[in-house]
Amino acid sequence: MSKSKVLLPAAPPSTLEVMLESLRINKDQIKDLPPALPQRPTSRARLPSSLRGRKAVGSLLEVLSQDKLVTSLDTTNMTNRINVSRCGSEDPYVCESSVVAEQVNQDFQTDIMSLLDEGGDSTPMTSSDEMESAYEKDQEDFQDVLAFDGGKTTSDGIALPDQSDIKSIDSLPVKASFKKRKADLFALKRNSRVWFRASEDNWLLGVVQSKTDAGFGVCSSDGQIFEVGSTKILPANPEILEGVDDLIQLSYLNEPAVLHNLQYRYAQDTIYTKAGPVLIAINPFKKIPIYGPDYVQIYRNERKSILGPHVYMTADSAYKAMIEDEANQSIIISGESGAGKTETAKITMQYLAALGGGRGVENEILQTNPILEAFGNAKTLRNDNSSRFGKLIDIYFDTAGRICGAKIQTYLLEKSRVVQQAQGERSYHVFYQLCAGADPALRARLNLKAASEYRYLNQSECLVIDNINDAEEFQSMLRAMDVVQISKMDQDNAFSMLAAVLWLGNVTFSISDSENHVIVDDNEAIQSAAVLLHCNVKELMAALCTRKIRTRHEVIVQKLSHTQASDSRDALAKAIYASLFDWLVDGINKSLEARKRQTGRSISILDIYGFESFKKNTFEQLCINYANERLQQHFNRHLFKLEQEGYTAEGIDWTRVDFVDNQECLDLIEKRPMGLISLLDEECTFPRATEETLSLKLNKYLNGNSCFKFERGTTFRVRHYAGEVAYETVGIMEKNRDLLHADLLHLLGSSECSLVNSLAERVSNGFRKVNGMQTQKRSVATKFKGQLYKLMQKLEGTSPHFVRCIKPNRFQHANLYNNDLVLQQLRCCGVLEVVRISRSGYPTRYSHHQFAIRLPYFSHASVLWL
Ligand SMILES: Nc1ncnc2c1ncn2[C@@H]1O[C@H](COP(=O)(O)OP(=O)(O)OP(=O)(O)O)[C@@H](O)[C@H]1O
Repeated sequence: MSKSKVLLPAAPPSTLEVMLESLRINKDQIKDLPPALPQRPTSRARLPSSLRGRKAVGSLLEVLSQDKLVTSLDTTNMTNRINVSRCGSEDPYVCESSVVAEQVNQDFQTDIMSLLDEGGDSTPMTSSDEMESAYEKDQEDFQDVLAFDGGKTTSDGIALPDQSDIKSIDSLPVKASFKKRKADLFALKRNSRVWFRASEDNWLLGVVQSKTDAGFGVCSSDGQIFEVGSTKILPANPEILEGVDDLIQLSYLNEPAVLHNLQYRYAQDTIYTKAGPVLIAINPFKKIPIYGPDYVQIYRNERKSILGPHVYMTADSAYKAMIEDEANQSIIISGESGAGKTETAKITMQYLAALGGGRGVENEILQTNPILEAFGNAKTLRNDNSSRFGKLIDIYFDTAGRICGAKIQTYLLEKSRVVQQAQGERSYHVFYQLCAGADPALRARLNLKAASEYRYLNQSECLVIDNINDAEEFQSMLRAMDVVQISKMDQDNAFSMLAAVLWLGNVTFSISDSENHVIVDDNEAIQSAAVLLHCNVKELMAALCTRKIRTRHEVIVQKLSHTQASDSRDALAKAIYASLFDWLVDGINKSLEARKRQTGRSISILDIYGFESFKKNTFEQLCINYANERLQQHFNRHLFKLEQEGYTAEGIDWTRVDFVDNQECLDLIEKRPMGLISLLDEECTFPRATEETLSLKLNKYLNGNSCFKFERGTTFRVRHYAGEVAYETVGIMEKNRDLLHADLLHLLGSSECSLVNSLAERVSNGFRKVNGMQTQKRSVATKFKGQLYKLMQKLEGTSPHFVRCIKPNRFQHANLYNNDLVLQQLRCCGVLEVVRISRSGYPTRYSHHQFAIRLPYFSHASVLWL
């Protein structure tokens, strides 16, 4: 057959072109095009998930999987909203032929029609005067319906935040939401599926049998008939939407529907669900076979729609966005203690290592985990492997997208745990690992005993963790140290420091005079500590039980009481451990940075301690919850403020979705000069200040603040975004000052061991001398505040990807899902509001310039209005 050109008649305009033309006419009438959307990061994380998983768009997905162009139209605002997104790996910006475009158009048209048929959020809203006037009253009714339960304390003594203090979107004064709900109820007919509240905190699924003035007759799934008032009923989603992989797809986005969807998936070990741009990860507390090389292949090869949401998908989006948009990315993992943040961070790192590996440094990065977990994690009542520090790891990539280095930044290690733990909790894993796993030579050199012989480890009566072999963990940690190139000498020195801390804990004192002054008991503990610290035992004894005060003319030696001496021993142990931790992180960073070649491209993974609320909360909880407030602010800013401001700036018809802004709580904590931290710092400068004077001061200056409540004695309450927490002022000033007496610092500085010297230098860097006395340059809280500011600045320079980890129960049990607990976590982080915004907002955005470059097809004369 001879090859000859066949001239085809001009193709009739496609349905899409017809539609675009009608839009163009409308636009021309408006004359002015809306200003370009602010340059916002565009990444695959923002692909229209509403299109991804829906059955109605099967043919569309087929086209997507062939790396073709796809155009979608949002139904809520059809006249002025065209969303164009792309999918595929090779060169997805180019539309191969008009045939393909036509195919896409047809599929796309089908999709629009199905969306319109389905109703979704575009259900017409009822707006009768009667309903408007009943608004105020019904707001109260709805608040009742949605307040699932009040504040509680769990059997393990953990105080749950009072639910009445956590606003849900449904209890917010959002008229549109209220009207929508009214319309939904109005639309309920016989045989409609509904959720009804059978008892205080129990929502059941049923079918409407009858509708009366008083409410509804509902038949539950077991055949019982209930009379249900209209305030206790909510529409349920059709069965076809059971277990959707993005909450955005739910027609009805009420709390029982969301909870049911998550529970339905969880029961099938499907732990990941999208909530618009946020990935929800429910901790399975068991191994699920959804990780590893095979799964990495699936997710990296764009076949992820087969398997649905996964943290691999989030990591993949971040990686591809980094390459394609040439923008740094961040993956921000948040959630309560025990929700699975650290595991999620590790899984993310593993995926990135698989994707960007090849140079070997990725293995080093992964091996930092066992080391940091050994030194920075501990068993708590909530989590057997709780991170007691915050961590940001920046993974650097070269121009070819391969990992070329990393940097770890840590935040506020919980020092107090070294010397004291609550009953049933442990100190840092590394102590138990060392005691269980050291070989005989090391054991002899450190004069090491069993963990049960050390007061710092045995006081909480918890030496082992179920199913964890500390000796084996120690061997893994040693291997990791080798991989990360921590020299044998440094390893040995580090173990000496650990043993020194343990022996310090066994140092005891005896009363030496009638004024209750003490001397150090000369025994194995003090001798071993002195040997391990390479310092003179007499000097160590003197530094622990006396204090030298230097005046202009003389040096006065003051003897210490038992409490003072014990405090100074504990302060020394804490200072050694904390600076050892920092030294270790610096060492790791040096090793990882050696391979770093500056490309400027990175993905940062943030795994920071989750919100904490216990029966007794003190300085550590205040700092941890403050960090979470900052992160929540970042979340709010990106997913609510910027999102909605963008629409407003564009002049787009937009019904504002309210969210709980936590700015007031942040102001309460960090504002100068009358914030909590400033007042605490000021009180810490008064030598005679006590817990009572601090409480009085806080009460005096903060009592007018709606986020603050003075309780009684030494307790105050702060209303956080995640609930109210009662803090004790007991011990808070010492922790904030975090002083180490100059004599002890001097002693460490005079050690013959270079590591001890360098630890002393680290500690003394945080101090300055005022009138011969060592005082902190900045208090711990102020230093932490500065670190958080820097962190936020850094995150602002990245495109964020949010992962919300959810704890399904408080017992670390597999297959146990507590609706209340999940709801509380979803509510406090504003997940439902995010879904609402995402559902009614743009899934993807380009500037007109980007649009024209990426989608040349639309630059065609027929769509020149673009
Ligand atoms: N994806 C997962 N698969 C299997 N088990 C998991 C997963 N995620 C978490 N877990 C289990 O839950 C435990 C707690 O998780 P993790 O330590 O990551 O919580 P966390 O949110 O980091 O807590 P903390 O704030 O106390 O550090 C893990 O030790 C592990 O047993």
